[in-house]
Amino acid sequence: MSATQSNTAKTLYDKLWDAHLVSQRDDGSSLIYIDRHLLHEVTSPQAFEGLALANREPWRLSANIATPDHNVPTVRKERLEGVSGIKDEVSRLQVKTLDDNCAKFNIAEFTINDARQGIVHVVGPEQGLVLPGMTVVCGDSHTATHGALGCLAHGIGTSEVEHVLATQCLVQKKSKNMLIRVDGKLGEGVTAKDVVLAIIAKIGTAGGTGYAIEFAGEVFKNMSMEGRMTVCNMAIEAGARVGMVGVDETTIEYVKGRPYSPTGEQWEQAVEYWNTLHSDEGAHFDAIIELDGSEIAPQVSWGTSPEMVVDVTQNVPTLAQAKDEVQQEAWTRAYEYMGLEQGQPITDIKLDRIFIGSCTNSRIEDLRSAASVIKGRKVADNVKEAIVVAGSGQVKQQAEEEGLDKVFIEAGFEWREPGCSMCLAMNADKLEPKEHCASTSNRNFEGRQGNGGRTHLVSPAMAAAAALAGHFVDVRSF
Ligand SMILES: CC(C)[C@H](C(=O)O)[C@@H](O)C(=O)O
Ligand code: SF4
Repeated sequence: MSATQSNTAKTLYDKLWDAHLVSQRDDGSSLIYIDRHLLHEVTSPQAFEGLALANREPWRLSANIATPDHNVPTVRKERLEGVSGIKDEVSRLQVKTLDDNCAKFNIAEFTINDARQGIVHVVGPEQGLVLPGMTVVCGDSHTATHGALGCLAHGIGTSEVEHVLATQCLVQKKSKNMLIRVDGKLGEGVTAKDVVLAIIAKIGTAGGTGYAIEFAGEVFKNMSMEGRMTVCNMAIEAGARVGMVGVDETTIEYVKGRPYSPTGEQWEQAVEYWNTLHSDEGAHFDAIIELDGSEIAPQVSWGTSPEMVVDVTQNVPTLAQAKDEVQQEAWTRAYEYMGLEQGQPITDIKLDRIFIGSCTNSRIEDLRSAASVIKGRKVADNVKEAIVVAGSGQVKQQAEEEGLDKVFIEAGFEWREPGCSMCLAMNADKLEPKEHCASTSNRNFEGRQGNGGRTHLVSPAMAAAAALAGHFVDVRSF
């Protein structure tokens, strides 16, 4: 590689950044243009209020799309009643306020019982509202999900939501480039979720701080778009606001024919551009992390941070294994909160609830994966509740067409309406104190799924196996 080549070689992040750069300031910050703005009910009310107070209109209406997800009930009976069926007053008000604001400002919204409603990070890609090469923002930290399509996507705060609505631009500081390369072949029963948890176990929850992460290598090349979304979704749990995968045939195939995807000549032009959206050979990364995919086992988080995660075949780590005193303290607190003993086998952990859902793992492939483990078997008696919550109305419909709902229901699962559900305790789906939950979501801090609740992060296949066994089991030998 000649010096000139390596000087001009760009990472995917550099390319996306440069393509959206409006202006650069002396203080190191830049103004970037935003192509797609996703909105939900939690982080938008004050932004709309600010807009109204300043007497401003959204700058580009068609860039915005809204859907309620965090506060919607998932029980069918309540759901059918629409917004008025939301029992909790604060939740009801948030969803109603989103409806009112979207109507007032003329912003497109998939409302509570629209067949396209769902978790904003599931809905965007599935509708073709998020396309390769876009800058995508949302007042939600898991916006990183969309980087799976070769986008520059990250979460923003409420004041930034207002800024984007008003100007379609955002003041940002450029991150450094990190490459996470996973080569080798994943074993049977090892999924995208296990890959990302294994990455977090390796680099820690602060490992990606200050970086935009690009995931590359054989494992991601062979991974479906849905798997890539699962991985990019948790870039934020690895400390990075941005996670990305370069565009390839899998990306283009996924985007093709979606409701809002371009067609005809525009499609041809778009594909030509999208095919340039990968890091150039010789591009400079400030940090490179490598993992061997063939060594990754199904993962289970035992503690109160996504980095407190081990292979299902292992034990809750002992204090002697901690790297320093700070970690010893964190682990001691986590044993206590989680009600676990150090050195206890992971497969000894009994489960009270099972949650298959969230923007990490509620797409059709996730449901298929769980259903294939469950088929013809029954949820264990000690499990009080097992719920499956499709990420969107479209996923739910597709799953029903494939008969997956029946597989779950016959096994003793509840088949719910789409939303964030038990991923966070912002709606009626919650853990009781001390309950252990095998959850396909992305966060496990204290109280995340309900006051005193104990979350264990796993893949859909591992959650399914745990539901049947009543405790964690290695899905590879189940
Ligand atoms: C409510 C929202 C702001 C929050 C986020 O930003 O991630 C939520 O989606 C979460 O997962 O904790
Ligand atoms: S599913 Fe969970 S992580 Fe995703 S947006 Fe909803 S609350 Fe946040």
